[in-house]
Parts: sequence; structure tokens; C-alpha cells
Amino acid sequence: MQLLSKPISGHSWLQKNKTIALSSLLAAAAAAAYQTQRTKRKSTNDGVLEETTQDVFRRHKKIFPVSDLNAKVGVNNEFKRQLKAIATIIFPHWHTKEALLLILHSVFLILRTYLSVVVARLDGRIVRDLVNGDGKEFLKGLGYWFAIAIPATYTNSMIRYLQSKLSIGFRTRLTRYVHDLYLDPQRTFYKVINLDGRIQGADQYITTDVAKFCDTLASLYSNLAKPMLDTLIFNYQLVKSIGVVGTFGLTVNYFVTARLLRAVTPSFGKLAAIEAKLEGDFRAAHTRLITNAEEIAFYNGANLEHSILDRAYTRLIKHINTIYKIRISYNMFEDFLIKYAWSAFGLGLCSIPVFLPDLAGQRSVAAAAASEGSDENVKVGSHTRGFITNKRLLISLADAGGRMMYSYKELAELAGYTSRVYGLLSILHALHASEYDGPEDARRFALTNIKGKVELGIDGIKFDKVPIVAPSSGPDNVGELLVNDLTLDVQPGEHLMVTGPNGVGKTAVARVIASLWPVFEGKLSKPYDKDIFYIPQRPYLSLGTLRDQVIYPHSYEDMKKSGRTDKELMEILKVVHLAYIPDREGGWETQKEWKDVFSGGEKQRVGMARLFYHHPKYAVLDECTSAVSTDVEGLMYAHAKDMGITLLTISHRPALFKYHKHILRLTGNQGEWEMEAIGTKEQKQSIGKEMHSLEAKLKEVESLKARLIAIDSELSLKV
Ligand SMILES: Nc1ncnc2c1ncn2[C@@H]1O[C@H](COP(=O)(O)OP(=O)(O)OP(=O)(O)O)[C@@H](O)[C@H]1O
Repeated sequence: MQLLSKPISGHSWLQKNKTIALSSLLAAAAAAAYQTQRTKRKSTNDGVLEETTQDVFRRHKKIFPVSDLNAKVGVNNEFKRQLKAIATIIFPHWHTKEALLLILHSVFLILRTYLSVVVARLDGRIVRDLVNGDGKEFLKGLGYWFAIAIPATYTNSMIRYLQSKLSIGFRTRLTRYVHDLYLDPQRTFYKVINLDGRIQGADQYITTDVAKFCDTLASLYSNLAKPMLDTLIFNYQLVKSIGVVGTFGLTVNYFVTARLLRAVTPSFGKLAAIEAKLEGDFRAAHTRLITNAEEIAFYNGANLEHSILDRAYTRLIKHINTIYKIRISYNMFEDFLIKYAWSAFGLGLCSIPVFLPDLAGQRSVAAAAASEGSDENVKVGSHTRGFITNKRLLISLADAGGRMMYSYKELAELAGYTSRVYGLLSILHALHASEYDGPEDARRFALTNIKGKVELGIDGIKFDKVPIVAPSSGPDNVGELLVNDLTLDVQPGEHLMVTGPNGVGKTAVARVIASLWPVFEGKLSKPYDKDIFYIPQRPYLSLGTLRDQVIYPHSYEDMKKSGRTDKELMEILKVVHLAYIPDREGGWETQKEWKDVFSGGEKQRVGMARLFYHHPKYAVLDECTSAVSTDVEGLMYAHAKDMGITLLTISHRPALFKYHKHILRLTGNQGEWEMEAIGTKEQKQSIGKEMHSLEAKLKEVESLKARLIAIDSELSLKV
């Protein structure tokens, strides 16, 4: 009791001043660190970080093996392993800003615990002076009370602030890493969405799940580290007042509580992971509606979409309700144990120094009273001070213990978010290395059995016995053969047209050239990516200005760097007959949702404008002029050829034959195909036949017109 009975002396006042000085110093250090990071422009708070190198990805591949998706989610060894793996991303080394934040955070946590002890002692002293009727000491105590309030409140705010900064720091590092892996040169995002079914709704993973993981991790540190520290320090203080027996009792109490809570805690981790998935599904359903609003409105599909959204929401809410129901009994048990059972136990402990002073290892109350004067008031005051101080320490201890127990629940939830974030990272790593879903499979066209070769940097596009296969992932990962051992060679100027019925695999050929689909067998030789430009069937308009639409995928910076001007862009728009657009839309800088502004034909013409802007050596044009009027289409094809672009056109339109030298016909008959040169005798004969049949039809038009006039006059006579 010596520590507690000692009045706050000049020495402890000095300590308090030191505390204030220390807090200011820490704040200054934090501000300085922040400033340094800002000036380096590599701050995780600005969201600006250096790109993750391929070397880092190679090293990390080993620590991110794909886990068994059916493994139990919870606080277990797998959770520890996953968290350790993610820690290599959020703490790449010890001289990061996050490490500094963590140290500062820890220092403030220690400071807060220390201040709590000081407050407990001061509280006891003030109440004692009040009971003793010592006005002067009472006022002095109040003075100290206000003095301690300043560093105490500052410390609390700093803890919250540093926790948020830590969370943002983690999030920025993780998001940057995921973006670098997702949008890598191997086009992993395409594989995630189209070739591999393990990640559904990658957007939900990258936005919400990563944020929740970071928030929970940052708060868990303070929710776990602080109560642990508090428990240690308060226990130390209490040993002095309630004795070793009391402290032993406290320890047993903790142990029993922890075991009990662990036994009754439901698997919050798994529940959190399912909730995150259902949230993702609900959000994805809304995103679909936004993306396809016009089509849905035309079809009058609101009712059906309504029911789809309702179903997604109901699934989510049912699950959340289940969690709430599970929580009722768990929370009741938790509250009973931590609030009521612990309070009763705490009051019992507080009574030890009063009823059993020898057990508490202290001088008896009578002896203490005798040494401070035999006056009854002094005796009561001494009791009161001891009780108030112990009670406050016990309340803090109970609070700390309670939070430690509560954080088990948080830990379980963190396990859920960790499994989602780890799942995302491990699958991105696998796809980055072209390792697809499904068991090892030696069957032909299995995604786990890719044997073809791709050679880059060749002037020409050359297929050497390459089967075109629609890939399939999952348990039955054998793809479907569309075109059998394709062999062709498109040399500069040897424009090729690919034709054939719907669904035969025309676009599939383009996908293989673009390396979106794998070369299962044979060899594909092609120029570097920068020399081939693809215009897909569905026009894509990006976020940004009108200029950004024409120069896509260049940014304005890229455009300026390459010395291009708006005047040149205007010339290009003239070629595609869109010269009126900048004036109509209010200039190059205008920002709009362009997909809703342009008509179908205009969108396709913007696609051709991009081709002329980038001026590649080769262009793969996939039905990209189907909505453009024939005359403008012809002009654009002629212009592309004049620019020296070698064309590989996918189309059904015979009108486009004349701009090409070869034709690849995909028949759809068991992957058969044929190549022919345009302008051969057979070709001319077939065009001749088509002309004869058209002329015959034109003759019919005249007789049909005459018949129509006759019917009209008959009808008017009758009327
Ligand atoms: N991601 C995919 N995974 C598996 N199969 C696919 C995938 N995308 C397309 N397919 C299938 O591959 C086949 C060929 O498709 P492709 O888009 O190449 O047809 P197409 O000849 O260009 O047809 P159209 O003239 O209608 O554009 C189709 O049966 C299609 O369903």
C-alpha cells in the first residue's frame, strides 16, 4: 500500500510534466516523419507508392500457395500462416512509415496505461481528502486532476489517429500490390474474370474486403496490445494492494474465462467471410444494372431485375440475421461473465486489504490508521482511498480483460477477412504465373497442360499448327476445339480477312493472337504488343475526357510525350467523319459517360480513330465497323491501308473482301478451315454468281412495284 498511500509529490508532478513533454515530442516526431514521407512522394497516405517489381512477385509466389478453399476458416495455424504472408506486403521492411506508426502507436499505448495508473492513484487521494475534510489538499488534488487531463486526452486522440493512419497505410500498400498483380502485362485481370472461376466479384475483394481487413488488423493491434499491457501493469499495481493470493485469483479468473469463451464462440471468421461474399454478390447485381441500364429499359426488364436484386439482398440479410441470432446468446454469456461475474469477483478482491490485511501482505488498517493518527476520520479516509484506488484499478483491469476477451471475436473476424484477402492474393499469384484452376491433367487442351510456344518480335503473324481452343477451367478443365491446327502467315501488306458462321471461333483467333487465350500446341510468332492494335467487337469507352476516348489507351501525358497535338486528333476525326464531335460536346476536355453519349456507329468510328492515332504495323479489326455506313467504312479501310497498316479483319461482310488479299474461312465443321487468295478465278466466279442473283432480284423489284400500284388503285376504287 506504500505506493498508493504516498501523496502525489513534486517528483510525480515532475513525471507528469515529463509525460506532457514526451507527448509533444512524439507528436513532433510523428509530424516530422509524415513531412519526410510527403516530400519523398512515396507516402502510403497519398496512395502513391513505387510499382511492385516482377522480382518481388517471383519471391512472393512461394509464400502465397493457393490454400484449400474448403479449409476451416478460424483462429488456427493456417490463419497465422496467411497473416504472416500478408505481413510481408504491409511491412516490407522495418524502415517503412507503417513501422514508425506502429512504434509511435505502441508508445502512446504505454503512455495511456501509465496515465491510467496515475489517475487511479489521484482519484483515491482526492476522495480521501474529501472524506477527511482536508480542503487545501482536496483543491490541490483537483489541480493535478486537470493537469493530467491534458496529456490523457491528447494521448487518447493520438491513439485513434495513429490507428486510422495505420489502417490507411496497410490499405494503400495492399491495394497497390493487388493492382500491380491484377493489371500486370500478363493481363491477369482477364484470366481472373474469363478463364478461372475461383474469384467471383474481384471488385468486392479489392475494394471492401481489403479495407475491412486493414481496419480490423489496425484496430486489433490496439484492442489487443493495450489490454495486454494494461493487464500487466495493473496486475503489478494490484499485487501491491491485494497481495499475491488476490493476483493469483485474478489470473485463474482470466484463464477460466478465456477457456469458457473459446468453447462457446461461434465461428465468426467463417460467418464474416460468407457475409463479405454475399455483400459482393449484392453489389455485383447493382453494378450489372448500372452497366446495362439502357438495354434493360428497352426490354422493359425492370421487374425481373428487381427480383434478382431482391433475391441477392434477401440472401445477404438472411445471413446477417443468422449472425445476429447467434450473437444474442453469445453476447449474453459474454456480458454475464465479463461484467457481472467479474465485478462481483473484483469487489471481493477489493475487500481483501480491508478484511484480510495479512493475506494482502499489508500493515493492518488499524496500524495504518495509528501511524496516520488515531482519529476515526483518518481511518475511514485511509479505507476509502485504498478502496477507490483498488476499485479503479480493478475496473480498468476488468475493462482490459474484457477487451482482450472481446478481441477474440475480432480475431475470429480478422481470420475471415484474412482468408478472403489471402485467397485473392494467392490466386492472382497463380494466374500471374499462368497456373489455372483444376487438377494436374495430361489430357489434350487442359489448362494445366499448355505446350504451345509463342515467339515475339517477328515482322508478321504466323500460326504453325496452332489449335484454337475455347479454354475451360475447374474440375473438368478440358477446352473445346474450335479450329484445328491453324497454319497461316500474315506478312506485311498481306491483309487477311477471317470469315465464317457465328460462334465458329473467329474472335477466338484474335484472342489467341492477343495472348488472352493460351497456345495449347504448335507455335505462334508475332510482333511485339506495341506493334499490334486490336479493335474489339464491343466498343469500349473509358472514363475521362473526349480526348481520352480518341487516344485510348494513351493518357494525355503519353500523348504530349509523343509530340502529338489536338490538331492532329481533329484531322483523324475528319477521316472517320466525326469532326463535329468536339464542338457538339464542348471541346476536348469535356468529361461525360461517353458510352451513353455516342451512337452505336459513332462508338465504332471512335474505335477506328484510335487505330489511326496509334498507327500500328498490324491491326486486328473484329466486326468493328458493322454499324458504320458502307461508304464511310470503305473510306476508313482505304485510309488504314494507305497508312501502311496490315489488316486482319474479322467480318461477315462481302463488301470488305476487296480490301484484303487472303481469306480464312472457318467452316465450323469439326474445326475445319480453308485459306484462299482473293481475286482468284474461283473467287471472281463466286462474286459473278452473287451479282447475277442480285440483278435477278432487282428485276423482280420493278414487277413488284407495278403490282403494288395496281393493288393501291383497286383499293381506292372500292373506297
Ligand atoms: N471465355 C470463354 N470461355 C469458353 N468459351 C468461350 C469463351 N468465349 C467464347 N467462347 C465460345 O467460343 C466459341 C467461339 O466464340 P467466338 O467469339 O470466337 O465466335 P465468333 O466466330 O467470333 O462468333 P460471332 O460471329 O458471333 O462473333 C463460342 O462457342 C463461344 O461460346
